Amino acid sequence: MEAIKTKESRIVNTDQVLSCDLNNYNTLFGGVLMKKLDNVATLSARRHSRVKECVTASTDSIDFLCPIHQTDSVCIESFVTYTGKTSMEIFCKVIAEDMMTGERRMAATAFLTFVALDEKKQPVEVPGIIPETEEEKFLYNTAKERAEMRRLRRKKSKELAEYITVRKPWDK
Ligand SMILES: CCCCCCCCCCCCCCCC(=O)SCCNC(=O)CCNC(=O)[C@H](O)C(C)(C)COP(=O)(O)OP(=O)(O)OC[C@H]1O[C@@H](n2cnc3c(N)ncnc32)[C@H](O)[C@@H]1OP(=O)(O)O
Repeated sequence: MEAIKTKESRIVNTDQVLSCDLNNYNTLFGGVLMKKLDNVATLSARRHSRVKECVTASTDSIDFLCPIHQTDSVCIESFVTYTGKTSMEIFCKVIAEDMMTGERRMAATAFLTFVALDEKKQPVEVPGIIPETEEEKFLYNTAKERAEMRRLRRKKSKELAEYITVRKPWDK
């Protein structure tokens, strides 16, 4: 399978901050941003793999670096940074821009892992990636370490799931 350039999976989505999406502090509700991140990242995964369905296998931590105000625009940029056999790591950056002054701030960053599925909903192989810019190369070269951390985390999660109960709480 032929590798694909990182830029081919790049998705850029810019939105206003709607008043219905604010929290009690009048800044963008983090949950709304997380949903947007997943939507944009899904499109990057689908653009890279060109399959009908890609599922979110895991999300790393999200770092909210600064609040997003109603006077800002929110631009989410996502692209595939690294691929395994059937999985894709997607990096998202969130840039808030003050629409009055033009000041741009890095509001959040996040890594998500998607898996491409075939018609039977089984993981299917994805093309490799060709990073070109300095940023793409940096993310590509540091991805193996993040993948290993996820592998260990997944192992621990499975161990925990075997240990904890699924019994109804009142049936103890
Ligand atoms: C809280 C703050 C964070 C926020 C920061 C981002 C912000 C944004 C948040 C949006 C948060 C909403 C996100 C909901 C979005 C939906 O609603 S999507 C629906 C939710 N997702 C699902 O239902 C998926 C459920 N899981 C599954 O179906 C199966 O486990 C999977 C993912 C298809 C994997 O299938 P499997 O049979 O276990 O296959 P397996 O061969 O073991 O693994 C296949 C590949 O997946 C990889 N993989 C599997 N599990 C994992 C894992 N946990 N981690 C990494 N890689 C994995 C494997 O390493 C393997 O990779 P390759 O070596 O092939 O490259």
